[in-house]
Amino acid sequence: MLGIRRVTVKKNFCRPGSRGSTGATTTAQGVDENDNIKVVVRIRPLNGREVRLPGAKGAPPLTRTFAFHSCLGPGTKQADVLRACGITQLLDAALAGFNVTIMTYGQTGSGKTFTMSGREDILEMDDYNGDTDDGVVTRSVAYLYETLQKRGSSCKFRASYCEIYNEALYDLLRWTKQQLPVRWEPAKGFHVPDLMVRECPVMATMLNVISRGMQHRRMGSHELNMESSRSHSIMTVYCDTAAGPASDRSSIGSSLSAMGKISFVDLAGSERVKDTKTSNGMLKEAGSINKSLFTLGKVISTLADNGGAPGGGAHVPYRDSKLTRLLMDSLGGSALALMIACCSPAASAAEETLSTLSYATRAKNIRNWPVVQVDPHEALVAALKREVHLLRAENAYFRSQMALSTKWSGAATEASTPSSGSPQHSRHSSFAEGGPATAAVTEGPPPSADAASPSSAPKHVPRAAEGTVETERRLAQAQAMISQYSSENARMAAASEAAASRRALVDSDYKSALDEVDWLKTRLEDLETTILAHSGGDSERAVPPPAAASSPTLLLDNPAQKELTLPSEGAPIEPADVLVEAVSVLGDSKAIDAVVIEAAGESCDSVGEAAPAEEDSGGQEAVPKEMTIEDVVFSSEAEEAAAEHGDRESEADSGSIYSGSDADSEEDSDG
Ligand SMILES: Nc1ncnc2c1ncn2[C@@H]1O[C@H](COP(=O)(O)OP(=O)(O)OP(=O)(O)O)[C@@H](O)[C@H]1O
Repeated sequence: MLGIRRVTVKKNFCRPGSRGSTGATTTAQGVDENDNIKVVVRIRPLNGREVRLPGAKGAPPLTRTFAFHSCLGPGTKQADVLRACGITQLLDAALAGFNVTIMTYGQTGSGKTFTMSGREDILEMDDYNGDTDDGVVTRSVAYLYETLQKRGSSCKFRASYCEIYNEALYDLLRWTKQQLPVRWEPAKGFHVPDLMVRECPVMATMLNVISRGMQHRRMGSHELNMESSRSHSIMTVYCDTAAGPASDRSSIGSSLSAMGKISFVDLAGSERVKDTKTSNGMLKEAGSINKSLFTLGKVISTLADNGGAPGGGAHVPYRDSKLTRLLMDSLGGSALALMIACCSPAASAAEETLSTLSYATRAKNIRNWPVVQVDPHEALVAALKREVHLLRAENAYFRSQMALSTKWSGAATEASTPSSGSPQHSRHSSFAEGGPATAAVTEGPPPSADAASPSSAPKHVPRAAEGTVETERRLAQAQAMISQYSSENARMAAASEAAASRRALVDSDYKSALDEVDWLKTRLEDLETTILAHSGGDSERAVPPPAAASSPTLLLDNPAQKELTLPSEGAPIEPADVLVEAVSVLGDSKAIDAVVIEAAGESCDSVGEAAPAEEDSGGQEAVPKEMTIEDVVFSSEAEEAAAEHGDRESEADSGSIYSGSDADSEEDSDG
C-alpha cells in the first residue's frame, strides 16, 4: 500500500449548473455553452468490517487535496443526491433537447450501483411506491414524468438498457446470449442498431424497463457465469419533446422537436487486475474490463491534455473499445456529462481511492460542447463535422504510426518494389506514395467550413427551416470526405495492425532473448553457489587458493573431464571471479558470445579463443578447445545431477581442489 494517510476532498468550489469555471454564460437550462464535465465525489459509509483511514494521531498524515464540483459525504441521503449533484438541471436540459450522460466510477464496493440504482430489486414488487434507497435512475425517471405533468407539456419517452461484458454487448430488455454490434452512422453517431427501444408512455412502463433490465442483468450474470459488478451497464432514456409551452422552447429557438436523451452508465469496478481473484477464466474478463476502462482512461487523458476537446491534432482512441464508442458523445462531444466518483473511506482502500480521485480530476478537465439536438439536418451536419474532424485526427495518427513502422522496418520496406505486388507493399504505397484516396483527401479543397473543429461549431444550432439547399450541399460534401477518410483510415488501420504484429514478433523474440539471458544468469549464480559450497564457502574463499603448479584451471564437473586448462600461464583462477565477470559481460552486452576471465592482472578470452587441446593427466579424453557459457552452465547441471545421485565420492577422487567441499575445507583450514 502507498504511504497515504489521508485523502482530503475539498467541497464545492463550483456548483453544477452555476456559472462555470470557464466563465461561459449559463442558459435557461443551467447549461454552460462550453461546459466541462462535472465531477462529484461520493464517499460511502464504512461497513462493519472496515477501518477508517487513520486520522491525525501519531505521525502527521500525508495529505493529498483534490477539488471537485461537489463532494457528498457518508451521511448524504439518496434523496439528496439529485439536487447535490445538479442532476435535476441535467434532466431539464435533456427535456430541452440536450444529450446527457451520468456515470458512476470507482472501485468495486465503493457504492456505484447503490448510487445509480439503489435497490432496483424492489421495483419488481407490486406495492412499490418509492423507497428511501431509490437511486439516481429511479428518482430521475420520477422527476421527468413529474416535471412534464407540472408543465403540462408532452414528451415521448423511450428507453433501452444494455450491458457490456468482456467487450461484448448484450440487450438487457430482450435477454439472449446474442452479442450486438456497435455501428456508426452520420446521423446517430455510434449506436447499437439492434437494441430494443421500448416506448414508455407512463412511468410504470419505464420502471418496468428498469426492473426488467436488472432482472436480465442478474440472469446474464448467472448464464454467462459473470459478476454484474464486472460489467458496464447503460440505461438510456430518450426524450422526444414534440410540443409544449413557448417558454420551454425559447432557448432552443425552434418549433421543431427536441430530441434529448439521458444515459445512465454504471461502470465496472476500476480496481486493478492484480487485486481481482483471477482464475484462468477470469483473466480474460479482467483484461476486457480493463481494456474498456483503460481506453476510457486514455480517452479522458487525451481529451484533458488537449484542453478538453478532441482537437489539437491528437488522436482520441474512442474506437478502441465498445464503451468509449458509446460514450463518444459524452466525452468531448455535444453532450452534458456528470461523473460521480464513488469512494470507500476504508484504510484498506486508500490506494484505490487515490487512484479514483486522480482519474476523476483528469475527467474534470474535459470540455464538452453541448448542442441542442433539434433539427435532424443540423444535427446531422454537426455529427458529420465531428466525424470528419475525428477521422482527420485518426488519419494523422495512423500516418505517424505508419511513418514509425516504415522507419522501423527500414531496409525491408525500401527493398520492396512496385512490381512486387505484396499486400505489404500495396499498403505501404497507398500511404507513403500517395494512393488516389490519400491524394484526394490531402490535396482536396480545404474543408474549412465543413470540418471545423468543435471549437468553431455553433454554440446554438440556428433554425433549420432556411437554407435547405445549402445544408444538403454541405451534407454531401461532408459525406464524401467521410467516405474518403474512412476508406483511407481502414487501409491504414490494417497496415498499422500488420506493422504492429511484426513489431510484436520482434518484441517477443527480444523478450525470449532476455528470458534466456535471465535464465543463464540464474544458472551461473547456481553454479557459483555450488562451486562456493564445494570450496567451503565464503570463509574459505577469503583464503587464496594454493598456487597451481602450471596453469590456471577452471573445473568442470563432467566426471570424464575435471579440469579445463586455460591457454595462459599464471595463478589459478578462482571460479567465482570468472563467473562474476561472465555475469557482468552478459549484463552489459545482453549477448552470449564471450566470457572474459581476469586473472592476476591479465585477461584472456575463454570463449572464441581456441584453447590448445590437451589430454589430462589421467590420459583421458581431450579437453575441448573452447569453453562456452553453455559449458559452464551445463557443467553446473551435471554437477547438480551428480550431487543428487550421491556421486560426490567420484568427484573427490578426481583430485579437484574445488570438489568435495568437506575435504577441501579441511584442507584449507589446515593450510
Ligand atoms: N452511500 C451509501 N450508503 C449506504 N450504503 C452504501 C452506500 N454506498 C454503498 N453502500 C453499500 O455498500 C455496498 C457496496 O455498494 P455497491 O454494490 O453499490 O458497490 P459498487 O461500487 O457498485 O460495487 P461493484 O463494482 O462491485 O458493483 C452495498 O452493500 C451497498 O448497499
